Amino acid sequence: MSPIDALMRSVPVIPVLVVEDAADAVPIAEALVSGGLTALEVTLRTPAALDVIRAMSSVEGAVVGAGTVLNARDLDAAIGAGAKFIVSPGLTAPLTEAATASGVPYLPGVATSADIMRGLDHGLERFKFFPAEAAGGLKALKALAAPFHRVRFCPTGGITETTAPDWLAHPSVLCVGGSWVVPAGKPDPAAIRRLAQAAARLRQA
Ligand SMILES: O=C(O)C(=O)C[C@H](O)[C@H](O)COP(=O)(O)O
Repeated sequence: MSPIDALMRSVPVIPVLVVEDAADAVPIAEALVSGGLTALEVTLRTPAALDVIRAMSSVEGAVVGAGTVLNARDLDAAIGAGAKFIVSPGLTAPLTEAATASGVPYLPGVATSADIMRGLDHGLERFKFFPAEAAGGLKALKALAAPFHRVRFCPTGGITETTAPDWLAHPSVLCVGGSWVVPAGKPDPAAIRRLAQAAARLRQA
């Protein structure tokens, strides 16, 4: 199994994290891992993000990656901070070439057939489907999956605890991403652990 497949099959839900304060990193990661979610996507959307990746990487059992990686500069910074996988909202040639050269598991975002075909040209068959709900939801994913039968997805964007099971039931979906597991605001570790446990119990196809 390729490293990106192993990552995508390791958990039904990859929590998408927007952490403002690096002091919250360890309690959030501990709550997620103890709830059963081990692959953690820290978005590079806050000034604290690289410190958050470093801090979360010290939590036993956590596999910490970076999200919102937009270019090769972000990629280098994320890998330098210890990111073990890379997620991007889109797919560009420069980022894809840099990510492939780095060897780090890489999940670029696609929303159209043309995006997927550019990914295939680079030898990729695993993608984030983003923004999943806004780009047409499960109906759109089913239509895209038909001509690209070897491709597998991690739909992300607008997915909730309630809708995740429908996505996960589709054979082209290995996992989903979502921010619902860690609500915005001051983190409540007990609540995060409960949300993580519920997410970790969801069935993967
Ligand atoms: O930051 C990135 O790299 C993104 O591509 C966006 C996130 O994956 C989505 O914003 C998560 O979506 P929600 O679960 O609806 O909050």
